[in-house]
Amino acid sequence: MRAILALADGRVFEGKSFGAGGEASGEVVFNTAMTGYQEVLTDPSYKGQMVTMTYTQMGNTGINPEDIESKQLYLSGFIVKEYHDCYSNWRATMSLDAYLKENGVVGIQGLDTRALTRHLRDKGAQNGIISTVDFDHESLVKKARAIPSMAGLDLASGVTCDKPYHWTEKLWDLEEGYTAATAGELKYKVVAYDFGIKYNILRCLVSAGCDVTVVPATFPAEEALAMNPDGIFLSNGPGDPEPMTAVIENIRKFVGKKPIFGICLGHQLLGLALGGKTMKLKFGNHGSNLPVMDQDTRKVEITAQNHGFSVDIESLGHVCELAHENLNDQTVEGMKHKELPIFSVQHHPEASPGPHDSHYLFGRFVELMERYKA
Ligand SMILES: NC(=O)CC[C@H](N)C(=O)O
Repeated sequence: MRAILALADGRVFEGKSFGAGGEASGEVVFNTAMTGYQEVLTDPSYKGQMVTMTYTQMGNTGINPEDIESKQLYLSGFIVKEYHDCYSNWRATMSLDAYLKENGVVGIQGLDTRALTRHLRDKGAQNGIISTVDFDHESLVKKARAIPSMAGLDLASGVTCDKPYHWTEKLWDLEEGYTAATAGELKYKVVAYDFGIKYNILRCLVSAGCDVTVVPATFPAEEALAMNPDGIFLSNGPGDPEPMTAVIENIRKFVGKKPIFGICLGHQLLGLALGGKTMKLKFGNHGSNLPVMDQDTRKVEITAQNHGFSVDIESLGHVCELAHENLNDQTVEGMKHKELPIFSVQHHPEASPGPHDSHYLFGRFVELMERYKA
């Protein structure tokens, strides 16, 4: 079946439908990961976006029930060069096409994703629409132009959990799969704010020895402090951090009271809570092969990333210093407070998908809590 992708700036790509049919729209971004499409599909931070994978073949390893990062698929469209229905993997239980259909996610394949990526890189990430029902280029471009811009959108409030819950699952193990931690293994009480949290962040925290209570985005700081946690964790999530004013105000109440660790949207919200600014990047960084340097150790780690916004470190010069830097585009990849036990990263140390180079950051959070306790 025919499918069309139209961008707001008028560029149109013809392709074939896969996954669900119909019409879907969102901000089109490119992801440079070669594998891990299942984790990409279930990453809540992609809400409101349509993702094109720069790697050419997708679907080869099918879908399995274990590599999910949340309870559902969040992106609104999936754009690939070549979809492979004939999958092969020891854990696979269904095809990517069936998975997208079952979850109502519109896909398009058979288009020149290299040309699309180069276009987004040159002109910037922008809104687009995929359709298997309207084949009129002009009408599609018009619809793409009517979609609200990602800048200014608070999407995290729509993906956070309804009520607090306890998480005990540890990192996946080849022999044992997923297992739960025993109470004796969990030494540090952590309140984790869910702005669209990925499961593997929770697993990394638990495997590092944290007793994790996940709370909704608007959970009052006073109630979190009453739980007497050793540390506060701020999660990743979709959308622009700037309009989340109540959340930013709430985070400010932890500053100077508890160790804080933030990832991605959590890092951006922390930057705003500390009095800094955030900005929208031209096309951001989405992938699992992005080089980052730890400014303390001068070590380079290959990281997983998924962001369109960034913290302006100059605006935080009075309180924070740059702790990690992206070696591709020199964006701020991490910061640490000059005096308080507070740090955050823009990239995703939990990977999923991606290399485990940055897992040490969960250990750093635990060390910080240990020192603060003492
Ligand atoms: N993965 C994330 O937390 C993304 C943060 C934010 N939505 C951005 O695009 O920059």
